[in-house]
Amino acid sequence: MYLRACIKQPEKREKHLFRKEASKVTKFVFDEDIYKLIVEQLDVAVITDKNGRYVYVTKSWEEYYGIKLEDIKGKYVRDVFPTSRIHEALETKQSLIGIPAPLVNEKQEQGFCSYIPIIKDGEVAAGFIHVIFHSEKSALDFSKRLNAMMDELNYYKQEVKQLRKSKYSMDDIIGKSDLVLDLKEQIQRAAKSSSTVLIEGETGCGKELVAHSIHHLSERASKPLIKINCAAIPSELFESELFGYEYGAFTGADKKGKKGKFEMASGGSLFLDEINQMPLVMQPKLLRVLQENEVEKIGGKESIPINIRLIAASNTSLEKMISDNTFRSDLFYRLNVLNIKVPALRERKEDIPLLVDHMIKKFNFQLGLSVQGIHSNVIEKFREYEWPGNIRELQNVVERGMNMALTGVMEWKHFEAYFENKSLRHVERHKKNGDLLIKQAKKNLEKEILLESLEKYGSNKTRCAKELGISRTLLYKKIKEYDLKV
Ligand SMILES: Nc1ncnc2c1ncn2[C@@H]1O[C@H](COP(=O)(O)OP(=O)(O)OP(=O)(O)O)[C@@H](O)[C@H]1O
Repeated sequence: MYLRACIKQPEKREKHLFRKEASKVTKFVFDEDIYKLIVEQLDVAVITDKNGRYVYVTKSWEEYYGIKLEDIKGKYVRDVFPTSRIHEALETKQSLIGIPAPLVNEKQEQGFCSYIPIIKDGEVAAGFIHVIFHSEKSALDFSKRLNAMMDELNYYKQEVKQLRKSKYSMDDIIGKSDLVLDLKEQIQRAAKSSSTVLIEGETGCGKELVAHSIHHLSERASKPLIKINCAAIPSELFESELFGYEYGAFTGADKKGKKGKFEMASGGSLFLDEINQMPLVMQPKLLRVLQENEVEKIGGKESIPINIRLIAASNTSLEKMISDNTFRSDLFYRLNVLNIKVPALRERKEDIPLLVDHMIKKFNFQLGLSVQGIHSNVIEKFREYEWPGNIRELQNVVERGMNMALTGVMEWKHFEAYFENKSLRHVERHKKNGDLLIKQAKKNLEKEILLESLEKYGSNKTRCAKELGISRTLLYKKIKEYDLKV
């Protein structure tokens, strides 16, 4: 009968259950012993009255300090431990958590206490003291564990940073100037072919970025891009680095032999950075490999066919090196099938605001900063500078400024010192060399203009002279003076 009524009226059933549960609770007597047993679970702990006098201490507390409850019950805590801060918690009604307290025990160990006021109906009813760490040693152990975890976290942060760093694509090439748009078109064209590319440009202007972009846009993108920095390899190791060696090839060689970079890049691209630093003796060896499409390991008997796309970069003019006999012309022609010239930053200063914006976002993320931007007058000053170190220099300057500003908007004061030194050096150099410097600068400019025009009009000297606004005789004189190849 009753159940049927409950199904029809669920609220009746709920009322009934609640009454049943409530009656169970009232039968359970929550006496003082049970409170004490609960407090015992907290190890070293104290209960005080609202005035900070001992009411109860746990057994662990008694053992830890060697003091019995009956000897201190009713005593003011600070009369026993003058450094205790329970009075502060009781007066302010605020908990004090994890406070170092020089608690005195036999071993003279440091304790860490929490002082908690117990509030009833808005008024302090009692106090509670909990010793969190029994000793300085346990605190130190905890802090060591925390430090070890932080080290591990930093290690993984670095790993993630490294992984993020190693992948460049064309989206990483920032800039909207005509020169950058043209550069991107050249990259796309180069990516469609498998021919060797020679990337030329001043230091720090983004040649490596271009090499990565070509590889990532090419059909070899899923295969490795192996980089060798020719300036960083000692000349005696060049051959083994490039071609590898067989088991027992020479004393000191790895027992198992070693794969060369050509083999490692198989199916992908091989990027020879700073090719201008390749030793002269190595150059014909590289040329042979490129012509025959196979490598022979040091100490090996067989030739290994190679399938790589070669990308080379140089930060000096290889043509100039040929005329100085420091680079072989045959290798140059083999490398220079496709040629990409990366513009210097001073040729595309209109990209500076975009580049700086990009760098601020990047460094905020990488260094955990919160710089909001840069003042427009700083950008104006940046435009006045010639940036011999190109984008790498700009990047370093922005990072430096961000580390000074940390937050907010970067101002000129964050960069002043860097540029002051620069301009000082500049002025001093001018003072020292005086006239000579101006004469040399004039000559350099004249030579540059002549070279450009000769490259444009080739053998047509009449057209060339007309374009330059000089006579044919003077043109021939200048060609001779500067020893220009025509
Ligand atoms: N257009 C660009 N946009 C954003 N960052 C760039 C750009 N060009 C270069 N960088 C950055 O500038 C730095 C230098 O670039 P990179 O190493 O490609 O120069 P490089 O010409 O190969 O220099 P080097 O001749 O010294 O080897 C890198 O950190 C790169 O990410």
